[in-house]
Amino acid sequence: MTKGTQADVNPDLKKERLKCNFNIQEVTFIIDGGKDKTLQRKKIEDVALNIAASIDEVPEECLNLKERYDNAVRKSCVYSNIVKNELLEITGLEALGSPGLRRTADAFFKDVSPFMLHLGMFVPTIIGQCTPEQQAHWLPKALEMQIIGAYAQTELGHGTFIRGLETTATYDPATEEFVLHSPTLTSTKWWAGGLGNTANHCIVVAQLYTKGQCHGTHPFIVPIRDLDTHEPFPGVKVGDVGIRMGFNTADNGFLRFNQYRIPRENMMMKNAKVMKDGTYVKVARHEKLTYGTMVFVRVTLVMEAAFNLAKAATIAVRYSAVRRQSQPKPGEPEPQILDYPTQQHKLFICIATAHALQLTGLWLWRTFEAVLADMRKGDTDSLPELHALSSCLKAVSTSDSAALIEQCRFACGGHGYMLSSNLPLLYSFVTATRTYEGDYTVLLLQTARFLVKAWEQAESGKVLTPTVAYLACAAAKEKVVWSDSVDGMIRSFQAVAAGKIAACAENIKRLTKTGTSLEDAWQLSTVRLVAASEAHCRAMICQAYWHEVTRLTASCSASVKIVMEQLATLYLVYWALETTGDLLRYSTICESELNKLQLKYEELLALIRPNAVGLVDAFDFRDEILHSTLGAYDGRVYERLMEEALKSPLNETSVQSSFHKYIRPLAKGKL
Ligand SMILES: CCCCCCCC/C=C\CCCCCCCCCCCCCC(=O)SCCNC(=O)CCNC(=O)[C@H](O)C(C)(C)COP(=O)(O)OP(=O)(O)OC[C@H]1O[C@@H](n2cnc3c(N)ncnc32)[C@H](O)[C@@H]1OP(=O)(O)O
Ligand SMILES: Cc1cc2nc3c(=O)[nH]c(=O)nc-3n(C[C@H](O)[C@H](O)[C@H](O)COP(=O)(O)OP(=O)(O)OC[C@H]3O[C@@H](n4cnc5c(N)ncnc54)[C@H](O)[C@@H]3O)c2cc1C
Repeated sequence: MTKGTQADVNPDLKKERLKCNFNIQEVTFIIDGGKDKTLQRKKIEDVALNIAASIDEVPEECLNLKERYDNAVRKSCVYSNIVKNELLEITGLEALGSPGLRRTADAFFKDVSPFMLHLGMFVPTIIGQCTPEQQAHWLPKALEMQIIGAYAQTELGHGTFIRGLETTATYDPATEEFVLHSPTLTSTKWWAGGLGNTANHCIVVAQLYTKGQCHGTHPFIVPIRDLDTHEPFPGVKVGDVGIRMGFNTADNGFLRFNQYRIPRENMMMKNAKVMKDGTYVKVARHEKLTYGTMVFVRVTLVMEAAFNLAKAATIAVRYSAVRRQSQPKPGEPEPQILDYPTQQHKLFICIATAHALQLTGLWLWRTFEAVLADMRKGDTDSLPELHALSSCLKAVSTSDSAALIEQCRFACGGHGYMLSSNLPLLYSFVTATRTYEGDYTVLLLQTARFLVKAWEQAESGKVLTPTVAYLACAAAKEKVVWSDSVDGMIRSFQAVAAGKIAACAENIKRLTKTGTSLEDAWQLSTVRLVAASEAHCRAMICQAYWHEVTRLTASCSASVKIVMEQLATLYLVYWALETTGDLLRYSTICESELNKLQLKYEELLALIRPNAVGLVDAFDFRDEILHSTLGAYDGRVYERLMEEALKSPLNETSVQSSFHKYIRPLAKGKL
């Protein structure tokens, strides 16, 4: 954070910081995943942010579309050099996935870098889908930025249904080449970040044909532009998809092929190969390993959701400590809006959710690494569980994060609507994460497939994998006894999930017994399947969050343990109150217990109140990363709003030319 001198800090924020009764740094270490991670992040920030501080002369949002893109490319090149020459020096290749790198990128770009997909998907796909020889060829070029790549899977006609993609890659043994072709308008690749004008290479997912047979979708590395002139190669038509709600500097593009040839070796051959004579050889032990990059990105998106929500919460809580409004008690000064319980209700769940998602995300990352280690030994047994886990966690975390960022904007009143608050841009960025890398509903339905199967296994007394082990107890189908202890609440959330999964399984069984096909019975049950999957995910987040808080605070100071537990309890109680209908159905909770729960929630808000600013300070965002007039460390909200307003091009002259061209002629009846 940029602390400046204490004298510059808004007096209300100063007082808030004096009230804080826990060690902020200890909480920062927990959120970052350990003291070493915090120190590494800060080192990276120190290097990168010195340069970022003076990177923009004019605010990004004041530039026109083309200028914004050019400016984003300029900054991406500066940033790439820092990554290559400085950050990789500090931490080696590990820097690429480090929170420090992710955070510092935000100091350079308010919107999105056109290189994001290069680092976010092109490089990971090379690592995950190429043979060691192919990696040795492509990876150094990509890391040195000698080539810039995009990931083009989605088409104009299909995003979700990958098996329905239309682009073809047909092997020609005579020349040992693949011929890429886009047979229809709807087969045009669409949406790939960095593709429109920036990338010279692209990972293309296409239907592989060899010896007259289709073997389904496979990834290929495709050069699309000349490295010197940057002109698209003959047979390649590429461009920008048009103006979007956000991501306008991300250069999302379209791509069409007309019988375009690439060497056989450009097929990414870790999981399947085509031999010189055209023989197709399957290498992978699991059908869906070609979907590996998507699983990887879904896993990372859970922490991405936490990160962005933490930024919004920091902005809104600091602003709410500075902002004073209304007069609930006659004759008394206007209170800080943070003192209103309704404001606390809007904001403390944002802090708690950021913690919940960050700690669950770190746990998911460790699970992902364990599954990868198993797969390196040839064991793919845990892949279905990882797919189910990452699908629902990606769906719920991105959806919650987007909704709560919007809530933070509402919590900032009119000033939250200013682009300079950074809340609108944060929202438009995060709401896209609910759609990309697998739409919310679609991914919850993927998890539901796993849950229904697990339910059937539970009913037949089979041993269940860890994340669904709770179904074994629930197979007895009795209402769970409600208790407002943490364990009691988690048990109840699991009972709700189990009850909903059981109801889905029963409904499918009932329908199929009466002659409905299994596919139709599934479709007729999808509304409840999505709800069951979400309930399962919520129970899992509650369990993982509480488990991680207990584990990570075991050796912390007492005050940190208390505040972390208060937040985690708030998260559980909040969701119990949000889902009272479900609890009434699947647990023994009654009216008086619901009243008790509401009181407990209100008590927690009051307990957290004095630590609210300390808790957001613990996210440790430097001002350069927050980019917010409302959320800066010093709380000089009104001064910053005025300073930013004066940067608007509309304030460059006191009279606009449109006055002379239109308004005056209109007033004089001469238009
Ligand atoms: C040095 C360089 C410096 C540069 C500096 C630059 C600065 C950069 C700045 C910052 C860097 C930060 C980077 C970090 C951020 C990362 C951001 C990334 C941004 C990403 C943008 C978006 C990209 C995309 O959107 S790509 C496209 C994604 N598309 C999708 O997700 C499509 C969704 N659809 C599907 O996944 C599938 O089609 C499906 C799962 C819905 C259905 O597939 P299917 O039809 O084939 O399967 P079935 O439904 O029939 O199921 C069959 C069976 O398979 C199981 N299954 C399905 N999927 C999987 C899987 N993935 N793994 C395992 N198993 C799977 C399924 O469960 C079924 O099993 P059953 O047992 O039930 O039969
Ligand atoms: C900002 C942004 C960046 C992107 N970047 C990339 C990129 O770099 N590379 C890339 O390849 N792609 C990218 N995408 C595309 C993205 O992955 C897809 O948009 C996403 O996977 C959703 O697919 P779709 O657009 O086909 O939606 P659709 O599948 O058409 O969804 C439309 C609606 O239909 C519903 N629906 C679809 N199928 C089902 C089903 N089986 N059951 C129930 N409901 C269903 C959905 O829930 C949704 O409500 C990006 C998208 C965005 C918005």
